[in-house]
Amino acid sequence: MFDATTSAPLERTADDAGHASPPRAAHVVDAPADHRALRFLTAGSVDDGKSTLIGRLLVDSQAILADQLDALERRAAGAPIDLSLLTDGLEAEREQGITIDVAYRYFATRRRKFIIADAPGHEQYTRNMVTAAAGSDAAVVLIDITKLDLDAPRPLTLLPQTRRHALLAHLLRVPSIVFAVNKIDAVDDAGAAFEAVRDAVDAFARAAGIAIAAIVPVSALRGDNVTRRLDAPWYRAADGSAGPSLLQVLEALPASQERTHGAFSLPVQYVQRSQGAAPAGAADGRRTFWGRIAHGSVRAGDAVQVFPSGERALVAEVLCAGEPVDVASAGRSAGIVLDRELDVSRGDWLASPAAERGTQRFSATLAWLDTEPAVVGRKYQVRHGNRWVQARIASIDSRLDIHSLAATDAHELGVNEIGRVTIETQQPLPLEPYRDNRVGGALIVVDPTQNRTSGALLVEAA
Ligand SMILES: Nc1nc2c(ncn2[C@@H]2O[C@H](COP(=O)(O)OP(=O)(O)OP(=O)(O)O)[C@@H](O)[C@H]2O)c(=O)[nH]1
Repeated sequence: MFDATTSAPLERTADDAGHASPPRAAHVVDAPADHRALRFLTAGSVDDGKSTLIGRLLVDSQAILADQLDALERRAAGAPIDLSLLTDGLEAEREQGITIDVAYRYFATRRRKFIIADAPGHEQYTRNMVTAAAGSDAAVVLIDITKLDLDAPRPLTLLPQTRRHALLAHLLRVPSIVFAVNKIDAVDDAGAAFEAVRDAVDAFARAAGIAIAAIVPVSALRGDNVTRRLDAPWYRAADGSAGPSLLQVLEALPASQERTHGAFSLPVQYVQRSQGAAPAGAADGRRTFWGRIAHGSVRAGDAVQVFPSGERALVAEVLCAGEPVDVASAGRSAGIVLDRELDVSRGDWLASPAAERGTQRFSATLAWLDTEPAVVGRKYQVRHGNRWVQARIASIDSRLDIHSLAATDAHELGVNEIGRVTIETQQPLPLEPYRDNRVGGALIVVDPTQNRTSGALLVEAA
């Protein structure tokens, strides 16, 4: 039933090396600044109502989606329309991620476009959540009100999974965290129950240093307060009017802008050799270096430096979706043509010139996702941007106790545990603190013996 709104993968072709070529240019329209799409993920334990909530959002906005489709069809003037183009860049983002188990769904209201990163699968849920969170503007953490002991002394204790998901979203620096208190139709006194949960969320968030964007009561099943406002005396805005629906909250959240300022960096995903005429000032035998911009912006004339070679060049041309553009910023997939022939391959970085030569030892927050615990001395493969290197855990410095929120001593990290570690890599990497750069500061850890994702590293200090 919801298939029509699931974004199809971008149409891609493979080059000689088997790497995908960039999305086609047709129909890509940048939304005005205040209409940028909001990317969000939903987090919750099994049966909290995640699927029902996403279905509700999609179904209740169908009419509007249909309007949008009409408009797109008119613009395409008879040619088939390609909905996936509305989610430009997601494929590349998915490749940056740790699993491909995250499906992106698209819907729109009159006020905004939305992209939901839907991470199905119970056992791998936390793992998928880490993937989804990396590129998200917001997280909706679901709380099943029927699972809480509403008769317990106040403040209520939130379930460990709720605390973990909220902490992960916070550590992953998802800019806005919304708590959706679901199944309010299934409790006797919804007002009192919601108030108790709201106080518990407030107390937990304050202790954990988590900024709350909103706490919203919903019934995903009945549709109460998802898109349709709930007119209840116990849920009021400051001016006394009915409190906002979840959709109204999402419509008003800021899309992140943080990464478009500051130094430029782009992990090269593949190198394309083109036949066309080179732009003025470009090197002969023109090559285009494609990737998703991790940080900052780039325009023709900018100086860039290649990591690891350290060689420098000027940008001759910037391409987006196959077309030359004046400037491209973080979050977009872009192709860079340089003014001279340099040795650049997949896994390298193009970045604003800097003196740094990379790091081989760094401290990081490690979210461990594997049933085999993380232990000191073991060798793993880590992926940073599009580069794989061998790494070992030099030390496990502490573990975060999700109940007391204190850092405790630890010698290993078990599944779903979060800790502070020191990592050593075999080759230098151009690392940045995750708080400054969500791509340049994140690494995926893979257990080479099992070839599975074992954890995610967020660089604290390089
Ligand atoms: N009473 C009530 N039941 C709900 C509500 N939302 C979801 N449910 C029920 O809760 C159960 C789980 O809902 P799902 O949407 O499948 O939950 P989920 O978190 O997506 O779970 P998985 O898909 O199994 O990960 C289903 O039986 C739903 O009908 C709600 O608002 N009120």
